[in-house]
Amino acid sequence: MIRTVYLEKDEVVILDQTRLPLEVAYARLDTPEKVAQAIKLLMVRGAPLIGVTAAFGLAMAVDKFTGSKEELVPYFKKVKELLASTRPTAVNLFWALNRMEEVFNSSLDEDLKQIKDKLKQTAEEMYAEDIKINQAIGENGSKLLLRDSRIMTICNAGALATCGFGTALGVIRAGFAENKVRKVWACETRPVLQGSRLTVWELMQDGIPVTLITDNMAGYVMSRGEVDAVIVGADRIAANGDTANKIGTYSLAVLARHHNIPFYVAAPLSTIDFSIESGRQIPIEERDKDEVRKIRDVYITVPEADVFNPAFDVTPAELINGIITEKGIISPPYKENLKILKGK
Ligand SMILES: CSC[C@H]1O[C@H](OP(=O)(O)O)[C@H](O)[C@@H]1O
Repeated sequence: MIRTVYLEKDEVVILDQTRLPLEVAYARLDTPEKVAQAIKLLMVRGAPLIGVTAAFGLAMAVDKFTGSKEELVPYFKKVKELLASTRPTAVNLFWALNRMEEVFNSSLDEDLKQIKDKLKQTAEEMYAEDIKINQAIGENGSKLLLRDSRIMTICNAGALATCGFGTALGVIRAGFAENKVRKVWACETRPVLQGSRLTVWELMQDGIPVTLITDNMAGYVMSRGEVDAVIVGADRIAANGDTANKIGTYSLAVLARHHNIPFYVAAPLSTIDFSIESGRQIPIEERDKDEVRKIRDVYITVPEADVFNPAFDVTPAELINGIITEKGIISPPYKENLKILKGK
């Protein structure tokens, strides 16, 4: 299993995903500022993984803190706010930081060492839980697959977006192990190329047949009858099932519906944000214009060209055939069924 993040002594160690697929390189981050920068630069990315990485960053910062317990309270708040300011869309980031804050607040009557140990332990628990949750998502999702399925996906919702197993790619991994996956169509996922750089690399590491296509080929491949299902990840799911995911996901959902191909979202229950009614309220991150203007620092347009660079879009619930979670597969109507499942 790929190790995407871990805490070693007083550093957060991450697999630097900006170097993949040509280099497998780890970055050692010894301050919370460096962890925040790594999340912003997508050196580490993917909704569940940035949550766990931020938790490790917070635990590391507190572990290195040398002041008094009274001084620790404002410091903890400052570091939590720094990490929360990195990316706005993935709800897992805020869920993970809030869980760390709950542990911190409930430990304040203990001594400093106990507080530090509890925070490190909580981040490690999140890491281990993520793997188990993803494996359950994989098992549940695999039940949906017919034998020899050809599955299309976008971005990377795999081991590289999580703590090692994956959500959408977790379903594909589990299905492949049961001989249910003939091939994967990986959309390259402009502009950051998570599909061509990360998903292709990750699936080839596991010997899972994968074919790379550019994003604008998706409709044609579907029209040729070569796709049996589309499975994607999620960064935030609203209470009504509207789902924010990598830019281009909404287009795949429209195309899939046009071609009567089932479209599934695979995500842990922690991705569901019951505080928002619909996808209209999901904050969509807009990223640096040069991400679109350049590839590997080479301009592919006029350097002064204006650019719109939303990192995510929102797929309306009515285009989603099912949401695959660790507790089962949720079908429409999502508003009611999501609440029932969360309550389970
Ligand atoms: C398993 S959720 C991964 C999710 O996050 C990705 O976005 P980014 O690469 O910008 O972090 C993409 O939306 C994936 O579906």
